Amino acid sequence: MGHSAAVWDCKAAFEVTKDWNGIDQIVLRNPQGASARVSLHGGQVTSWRNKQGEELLFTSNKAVFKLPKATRGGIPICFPQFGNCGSLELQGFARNKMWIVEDNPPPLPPNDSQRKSFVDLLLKSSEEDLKCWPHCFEFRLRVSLATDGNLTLISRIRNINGKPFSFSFAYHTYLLVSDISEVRIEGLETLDYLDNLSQRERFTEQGDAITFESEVDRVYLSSPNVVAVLDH
Ligand SMILES: O=P(O)(O)OC[C@H]1O[C@@H](O)[C@H](O)[C@@H](O)[C@@H]1O
Repeated sequence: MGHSAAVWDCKAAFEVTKDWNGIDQIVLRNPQGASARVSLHGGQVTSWRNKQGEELLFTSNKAVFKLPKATRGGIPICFPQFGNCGSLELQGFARNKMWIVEDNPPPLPPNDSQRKSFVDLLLKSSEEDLKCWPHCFEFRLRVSLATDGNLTLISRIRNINGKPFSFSFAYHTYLLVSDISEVRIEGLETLDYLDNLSQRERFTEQGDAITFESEVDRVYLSSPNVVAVLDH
């Protein structure tokens, strides 16, 4: 797969395989041995491995890998609703749909493809979707794996019929950690959050990094672009 030292052939680093339900998944690889796997079920990244082959994403061993159920793990795409803040099913319907690979998507800035292996996926609103959410959209997702092993997701949502609509959206990333009692999260200090374990009551985080002694289920407001998860 694309191991030439002189020329990095991103097409050679793109492989389509089937998961155990027969659903197409795309495997991206970089020359150093890092990889990522993206399922057409939900446009969901289901694996991201560093060059040592260590998995970085968690998937529950109770995960259901069958349409129309969402898979509990990897990076589910929540759209057009995040969580339960709306009338749609939890996290919206995009993660339960079949996406397609798009060969010629509208261009992105050139540095979003240089020296990266990537795949472009597309989800269009179906008749069924329009019954529960009456807005025509195209959702484009680019997943790319850089030569340094970094994984990037770029989402573009297009309103097709011009009537304004609003939506919420999230990458519901499940990170694999070695020991939750050792994990610290930095970057959310002093922010307000809604606590899902207290009927979404609003609290303010204290000045320390976040650690875990029991279940935590919170939505932080106005979170910064960079949040660090320190594991080991
Ligand atoms: O639907 P999933 O992937 O199992 O995720 C459910 C979780 O999603 C989170 O966004 C909610 O804060 C949790 O309350 C909920 O349990």
